[in-house]
Amino acid sequence: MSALLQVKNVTKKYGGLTANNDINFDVSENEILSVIGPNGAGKSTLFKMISSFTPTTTGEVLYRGERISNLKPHIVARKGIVRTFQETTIFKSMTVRESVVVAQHLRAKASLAGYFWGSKTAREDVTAFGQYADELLDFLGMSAISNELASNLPQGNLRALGIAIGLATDPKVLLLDEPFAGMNHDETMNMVDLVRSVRDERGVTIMLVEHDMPAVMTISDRIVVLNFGEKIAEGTPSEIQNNEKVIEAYLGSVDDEIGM
Ligand SMILES: Nc1ncnc2c1ncn2[C@@H]1O[C@H](COP(=O)(O)OP(=O)(O)OP(=O)(O)O)[C@@H](O)[C@H]1O
Repeated sequence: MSALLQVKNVTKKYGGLTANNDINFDVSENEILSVIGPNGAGKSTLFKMISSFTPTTTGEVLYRGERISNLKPHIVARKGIVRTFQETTIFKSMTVRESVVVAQHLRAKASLAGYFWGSKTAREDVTAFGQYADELLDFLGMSAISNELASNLPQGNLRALGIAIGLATDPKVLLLDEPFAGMNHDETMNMVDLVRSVRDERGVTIMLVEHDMPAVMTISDRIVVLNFGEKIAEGTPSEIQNNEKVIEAYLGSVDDEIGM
């Protein structure tokens, strides 16, 4: 497998605090790679640098060999690296289908003026967006709730909608921020299946930050472990579970929800 994303010597400093220090790893095409670590280890900061929501202090992130760090986030999203959020930025007053339609504007062919004046391209876009929203919601098993208001959805469906919105922009890499947070066991297992099918059936490479260790161990091909901004380990789930530095990092922290 070839490297799709390369994190190269990435450091992030906030004043005197080093949130990430000289981080290096590759993400292969079609891989599910999780980034774990105790609270404050630097996971979210790393995700923000990969999606260019914050610049690196030093080092760079490459996508297919091209530098993507320190570009504008929407440029990185257009290239196919798309981040979903813990607190979904879904417009709660919209229905599920409307949210997925609106999300597709990121890859619209028509100009904004075209939408305003109702150009032919804009009309074609709107029809295509609706069709693609229906296809995506069907794929995600969400057709039955397509006309529900997002504000009425339970946690599990809301997370699935976050993924649908991410997929609406046709990503090559999806960065999932705590996709299992706040879910019960059944919801978590459903989400594990859903994320796997996004990878298997739509060819999307997945990176995720997550605290739910059983879910991480189940879903990941590989895991990168951060502690105090440093990468302390990288490997398969079984390698990580048996890694002394990782065990020590978790046992030495106040984060008692490791479940390993
Ligand atoms: N914008 C910021 N300004 C200053 N310090 C920050 C900023 N963002 C993060 N930090 C600090 O950087 C360190 C890493 O934070 P980060 O949020 O990346 O950790 P995390 O591993 O995602 O934590 P958690 O699991 O609790 O979400 C922390 O010490 C945090 O306080």
